[in-house]
Amino acid sequence: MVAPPDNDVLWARSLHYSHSGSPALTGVSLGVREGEILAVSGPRGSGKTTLLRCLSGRLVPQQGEVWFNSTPVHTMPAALRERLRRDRFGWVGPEPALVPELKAWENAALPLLLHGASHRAAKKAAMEWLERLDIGMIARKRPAALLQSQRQRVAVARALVTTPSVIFADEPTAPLHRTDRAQVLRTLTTAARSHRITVLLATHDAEVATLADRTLTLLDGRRVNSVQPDGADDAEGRAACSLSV
Ligand SMILES: Nc1ncnc2c1ncn2[C@@H]1O[C@H](COP(=O)(O)OP(=O)(O)OP(=O)(O)O)[C@@H](O)[C@H]1O
Repeated sequence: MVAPPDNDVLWARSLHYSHSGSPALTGVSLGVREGEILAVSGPRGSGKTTLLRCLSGRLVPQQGEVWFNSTPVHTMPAALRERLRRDRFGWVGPEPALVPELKAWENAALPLLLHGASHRAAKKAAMEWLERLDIGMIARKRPAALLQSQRQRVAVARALVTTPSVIFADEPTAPLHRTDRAQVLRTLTTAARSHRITVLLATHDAEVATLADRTLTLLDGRRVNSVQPDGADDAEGRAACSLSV
């Protein structure tokens, strides 16, 4: 095993993953720099979700390596991977998976409460993110009383509340209308930039990808390119790819 380059917060080499024998990733390599916003695009079924799940330690690749800073994630025992996900990563999926019994602010504060933060500090931090996402007024309501778009904003607040190193956002705006989509994405990317949070954003929406520093495109579980908005080549990505055979 060779440690990844120092300037990459996340680094993966030659990832392979099959769901019940059906290949979803077939040799994907990439490096992601600290504070970078990377869009992972591609048509439905191209492997975006599987890639984010492998990089975030939710799935262990059947072949290949995943590193977070200088720590190998692919060889980590399950309990350590769980802790890494809880302490350093945030996740926003296409459906807001909230705890129905908890109020909106409690859902947003949950990662801090599980960390052992005081009730008061966790509530303050959660309320700040809910306000920034324009849903401070629904903080005391439970998920069943919220609109789907409000529930998704609570899920975004929950991902941001610990100021994680990396946020994995898998089609985070899928349940939102166009205007809500723009506001939620702007909040997510602005917060990420101001706090140097790295974001991996899976999307098949070209407009969403324009908010990213770079776009990596998948097709049939393989990387087909990596484009920066200024059109520059992604030499680092190519270097990672060249190791992937
Ligand atoms: N749990 C699963 N069981 C079986 N096959 C799966 C499973 N999850 C994904 N797949 C298959 O793996 C391939 C990649 O799926 P994945 O969800 O990673 O792609 P995606 O690009 O995120 O797609 P989408 O945009 O529809 O979410 C697809 O062929 C999909 O049908």
